[in-house]
Amino acid sequence: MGPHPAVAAIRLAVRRVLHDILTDQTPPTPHERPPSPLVLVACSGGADSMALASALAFEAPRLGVRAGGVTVDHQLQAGSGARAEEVVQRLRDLGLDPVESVRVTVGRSGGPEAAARDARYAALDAAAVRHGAAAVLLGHTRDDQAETVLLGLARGSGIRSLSGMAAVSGAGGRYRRPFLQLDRQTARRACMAQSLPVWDDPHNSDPAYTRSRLRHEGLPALEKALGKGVVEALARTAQLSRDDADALDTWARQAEETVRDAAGLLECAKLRALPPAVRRRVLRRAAIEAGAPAGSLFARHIEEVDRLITAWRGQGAINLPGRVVARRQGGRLVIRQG
Ligand SMILES: Nc1ncnc2c1ncn2[C@@H]1O[C@H](COP(=O)(O)OP(=O)(O)OP(=O)(O)O)[C@@H](O)[C@H]1O
Repeated sequence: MGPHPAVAAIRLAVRRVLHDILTDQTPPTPHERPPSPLVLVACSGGADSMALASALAFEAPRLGVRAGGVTVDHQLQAGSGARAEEVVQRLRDLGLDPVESVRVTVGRSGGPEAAARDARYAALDAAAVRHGAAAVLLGHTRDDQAETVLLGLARGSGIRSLSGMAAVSGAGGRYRRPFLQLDRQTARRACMAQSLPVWDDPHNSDPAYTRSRLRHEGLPALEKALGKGVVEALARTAQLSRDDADALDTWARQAEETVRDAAGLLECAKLRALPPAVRRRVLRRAAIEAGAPAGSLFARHIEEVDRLITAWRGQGAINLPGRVVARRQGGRLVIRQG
């Protein structure tokens, strides 16, 4: 008898990603056998990442891959250190090696969720480098993807923010998300079928957190109103939006070269002739190039700059984050710092 269908599903998802990682490995020289790559799982001890860890432990040896794990102790709850050690033990019990727990100090910048995420990714990056890992697997599921799309939609900042999380991201494609097409229930069932103990993070059900409210109130309400397929549809929206956003970014990069004069300044008449989606991207790129921090540059900033092109009536300079100023001068758009 084969494995439980949920266990078969998580293993297949991980196997596919391990194949991709092996394919991406370049051999040192044409005839040399590449060393066995190390793949780490980022594990919180929750159902998604425990399921991921179990599938990695099963599949990696069959493909000649070494498998390890990292758990990050955010030190945000009493007893978090002991819990992290418990996760380490569970990962070792699965046969992963190396396994470590990394303690981080979470700052305040950008709110509690963003600060914890920044600290976690910095720790995972450092662990990947320390161990020479070829990849780090994350347990985000299709449900997480649907939530991310809705959060992006609520921000109102365009299709890039609807494109959710990428299956491959980070420096050199370090982060991989094998479960992005899998629903959370499957991960949970796979843990139950394998009798894996899981830890439910109280933050995940704390209504103080936006994502938690969305998970427990927003999405169930949407499913009730629109039907069960809504999570899948949102995840599909992410993929379609990502492809569209990538295409528009490419178009904008090419268009940028055609709208600059000999001195490299942006020509307003040529900018005006571009489709708005492309023009706004050109403007955003120019603002970032001039020193505006990407994370602080919002759609409303770009809209204001855009009005210098499309609704010109002699308005003054526009102040952007990072002390960047955009002004129209003699038919040219000048964006610079200071
Ligand atoms: N403390 C942590 N240590 C290591 N990795 C983590 C930690 N927290 C989250 N991750 C990684 O990020 C992924 C997404 O985490 P998040 O908390 O957003 O979702 P989740 O659905 O609660 O996941 P899980 O059920 O695995 O906790 C996890 O599956 C895991 O791979």
